[in-house]
This record gives sequence, C-alpha cells and structure tokens, in this order.
Amino acid sequence: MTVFCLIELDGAEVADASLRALTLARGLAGADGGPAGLVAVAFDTLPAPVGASLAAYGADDVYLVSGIEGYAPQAQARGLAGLLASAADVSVAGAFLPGGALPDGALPDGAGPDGAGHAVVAAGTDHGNEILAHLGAITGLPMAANCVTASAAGAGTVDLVRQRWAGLLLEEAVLDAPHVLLTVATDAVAAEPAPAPGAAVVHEVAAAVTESDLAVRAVETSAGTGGASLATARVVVGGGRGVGSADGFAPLEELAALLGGVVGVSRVVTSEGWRPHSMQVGQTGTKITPDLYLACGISGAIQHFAGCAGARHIIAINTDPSAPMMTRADYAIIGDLHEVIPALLKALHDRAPS
Ligand SMILES: Cc1cc2nc3c(=O)[nH]c(=O)nc-3n(C[C@H](O)[C@H](O)[C@H](O)COP(=O)(O)OP(=O)(O)OC[C@H]3O[C@@H](n4cnc5c(N)ncnc54)[C@H](O)[C@@H]3O)c2cc1C
Repeated sequence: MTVFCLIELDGAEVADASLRALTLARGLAGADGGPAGLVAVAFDTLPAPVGASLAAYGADDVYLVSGIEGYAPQAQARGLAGLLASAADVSVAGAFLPGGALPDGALPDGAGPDGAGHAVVAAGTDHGNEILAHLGAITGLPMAANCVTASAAGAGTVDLVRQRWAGLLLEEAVLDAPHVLLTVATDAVAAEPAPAPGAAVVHEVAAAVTESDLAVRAVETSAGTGGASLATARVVVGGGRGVGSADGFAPLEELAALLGGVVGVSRVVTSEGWRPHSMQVGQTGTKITPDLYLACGISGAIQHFAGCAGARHIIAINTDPSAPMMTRADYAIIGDLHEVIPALLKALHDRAPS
C-alpha cells in the first residue's frame, strides 16, 4: 500500500500533528504486502528544515502541489484526488493533473494503477479533517476521522481504532474499500522518527483546480501567538470564566510569555467575546497536547476536558476545590487566581537573572 500523507506546517517546521500522522502512515505503508511507499504531500513552499524532517520520518517522496494559495479545502482535496487518480485506479472527473499523470519516477517502484490499495492520511486537525472530508466527497472513498491505530488486514481492508465523542469513546472499525482516507487523532499517536530515513525526493506538480474549487479560501494569520500555535505549544496557560473580563487576561498572557507558551481559553470566554474562538480549547475548539497546562478559573466541563486531556501535566487554580478540573489535575491550587497568578509572576521575575 502506498500512503499519501498530507503535511501541515507550523511556522518553518512540520506541525507536530503531521509528524504524528506521518508516524501512523509509515506503519501502514506496505503493510498489506503490496508495494510500500510513504509519500508526503504539501501545498506550501517547504523551508529547508521541513525536507529534513520529512526524510527523518521516512518519506520516500514529497509532492509539492502548486497553484493553490492560502487554505482552500476543496481545492486542496482536488489536488490530493489528482495524485490519487494518477497513482491508483480511481476515476475522478477533473482531478487529474495537467497531462493526466505524475512525472515518471514520481511514485515508488511498483505503485500505480495496478489494483493495489492506497491510503491518504492527514492529521486530525480542523484542516486535515475538512480536506479529507472533501476528498471523500470527490472520490466516493470512505473516510475515518481521528484514528488512533490503523493496520492493513489484507488487500483492500484496513482495521482501525478511532476516537468518537471527542475522544471519550474508542471505536473499533473495519474499512473495506479499494483505497481509504484516514485522519490521525492529534493527541493519541506519539511522533517517532523512522528507523531509517527516507529519500524525500521532491516532485513539483500543479493542481488542476476550477474556480468553484476555490470558492472557499482563507489566508491564515497567527497574530499574537509569538509563533507558537495553541495546538503545538509546550506550555498553555488556560483562562476561564474565573478570569472575569477581557482585561483580566493580561497577567495570564504575561505568564504564558515568561513560560514560553500561549494562552488558551474556555468556551465561556469566547462566548463572552473576551477572546476569539481560535484560542478556545475543547471539543469545539483546539485539542492541545502541551507538557504543562495551567488551567486558571476553569471548571473543567467534559467538553473542555476533551481538548486538554492530552496534556502531560495539569495544574489547576480554582477557588472551588471540588471543581472537576481540580480533581483531575496533577496539582491543584485552591485560591483566587487574581492573587495566585501575580504571586507566580513575582516569583518568576525574582528568579530571573538581573
Ligand atoms: C456541545 C458543546 C460543546 C462545548 N464545547 C466546549 C469547548 O470546546 N470548550 C469549552 O471550554 N467548553 C465547551 N463547552 C461549554 C462547557 O460545557 C462549559 O460550559 C465551559 O467549558 C465552562 O467554562 P468555564 O470553565 O470557563 O466556566 P465555569 O464552568 O463557569 O467555571 C468557572 C470556574 O472558575 C472558578 N472561579 C471563579 N472565580 C475564580 C477566581 N477568582 N479564581 C479562581 N477560580 C475562580 C469557579 O469556581 C469555576 O470552577 C461546550 C458545551 C457544549 C454543550
């Protein structure tokens, strides 16, 4: 099985969620006894460290698909459909690249329209899930979102375990189809480099997209995060209703900056308009996997916890010792965050070399 893995970037590096997706994809490549190949697919220009990471994670080839600016999920799905159509026996109207095929040698030996199964894998991020949902609609192939494991159980059959209900339930499923589309849970698969690096040979190809494919298109900005994204930050300082106001976030932002992290918030905070939805942690926000989550004035509702359960360590600050976040945290500080955070800031400033 040849596996195409969609790559998302975080600044000048491969996003952590994509490294996890590459790890799962690598295990699937060739596991059905057919031709093996791990092919990374990107829609951005690739800074040098990205190529090195893709090689370290075992990518044999890298397709750099041009012609789509910004985030355009249907157009990017069309580009992926074109790759799949060129590699496999998939009939997709309008999906072919100009010329109808990939350059000679662009696919691993043995891969091609020979009846072998192929898979397209992406990170289970908002973008990854949306693009693969479009790809499923374009190709008619089945898609399984937020997979934790996936293994080929023979030609055309993939056994998988995937998260349902925001990660509260694990479902065992079997995909029985010529080719399959999978996204990888962002908090459940550890990113592991390959035992031997791949060649990561870069092929530049142009996507054949129509105007209607580009009807939905966004150009992203990441203002105010200092470069680190909420999904990949190693430290997240979370604020909930207990922060009290939009202005009340200033000490949390100062603390996050001192710890090299970013601020995340609960849904109450976004509903109040204190901070934008892009900062929300949870079932309907971002899933985070930091080393440290400092949850301040957050009760720890199940929908919030669904987004932060992947944190390695949780420290909660809350006036209510029985709040769910306090009972689930590794360390709980019972107190008013308006007193505790200034004390923490003072301690950190006192420790800093003058
Ligand atoms: C379908 C659905 C999806 C949802 N998705 C999400 C989601 O993605 N993310 C999300 O966060 N929520 C989500 N929610 C909402 C969720 O159920 C909760 O309502 C929300 O998380 C509560 O936010 P909170 O903890 O900030 O507020 P509250 O539950 O009101 O908790 C505030 C906490 O602050 C403490 N506190 C108050 N003052 C202080 C102080 N001075 N110092 C210290 N502690 C203090 C209180 O003791 C309390 O524990 C969703 C709900 C639904 C129905």
